[in-house]
Amino acid sequence: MIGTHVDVRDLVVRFGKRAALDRLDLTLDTGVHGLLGPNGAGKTTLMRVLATVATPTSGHVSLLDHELGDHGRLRQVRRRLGYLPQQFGYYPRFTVREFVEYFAWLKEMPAAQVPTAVDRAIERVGLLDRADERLKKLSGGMLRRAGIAQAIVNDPDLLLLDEPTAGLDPEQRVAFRELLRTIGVDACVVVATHLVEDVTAACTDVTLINDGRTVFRGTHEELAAAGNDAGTGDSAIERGYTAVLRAARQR
Ligand SMILES: Nc1ncnc2c1ncn2[C@@H]1O[C@H](COP(=O)(O)OP(=O)(O)OP(=O)(O)O)[C@@H](O)[C@H]1O
Repeated sequence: MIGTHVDVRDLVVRFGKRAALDRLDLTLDTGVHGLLGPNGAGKTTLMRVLATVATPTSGHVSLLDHELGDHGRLRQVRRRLGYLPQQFGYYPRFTVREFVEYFAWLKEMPAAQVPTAVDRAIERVGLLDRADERLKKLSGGMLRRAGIAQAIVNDPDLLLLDEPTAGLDPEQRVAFRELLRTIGVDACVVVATHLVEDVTAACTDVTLINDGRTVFRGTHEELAAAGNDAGTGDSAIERGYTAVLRAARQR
């Protein structure tokens, strides 16, 4: 039983003089958590810290009850992570199956479990009929689905998805949100997205970040209510989003 999946306090990440994350606080447990924010807000930087591929300048980060600063525990945490980067690298000549198997191996899964886990992950993203196709032959949306398959192959306790629905067609997006809801029952899923529909359809709560800080945390209904007809946008949640950002910028 995991106490707290993500516990971030006073997190700072600097690139030169600029703070991409500026004393950010965030606590997350099981569920599907939407991460919204304008371009440059710090979403990808935060996801990279949670994926243990970027090092904080300062602050406290605990993942799956392990302090990130503790190198001995890093390997244990990584085995239980799934991460889809915004731009992910891949070997174009690998088939979908080889690609997902490769990540199962990186995550040190027991060899006997790998074939079943790989097939299950590929099936869950609807790519089983393409499992033996080389990645270079896939469409952009299919490639992203292969990326999602590698992220979930180990049934992660912490699943980090950076812009997972970019390039997915509407039917696939609906299927994917259903998958998120299923995974979020037992795991902590963090979805960085620009699509407010992803948040309303699949997320249990939403965190809005601006200029490297958390400026809102609540349900999508609460974000919509924050609009109070003050923000601009075509939907209630878009109006809430713009109103919260506007208020944060005036502070
Ligand atoms: N490697 C880097 N070197 C220098 N600056 C960086 C680097 N990575 C990010 N930044 C800066 O940090 C800030 C946050 O960037 P980040 O990519 O985390 O934002 P984001 O919220 O994911 O944006 P987007 O919605 O455009 O993907 C930006 O000002 C960006 O220019």
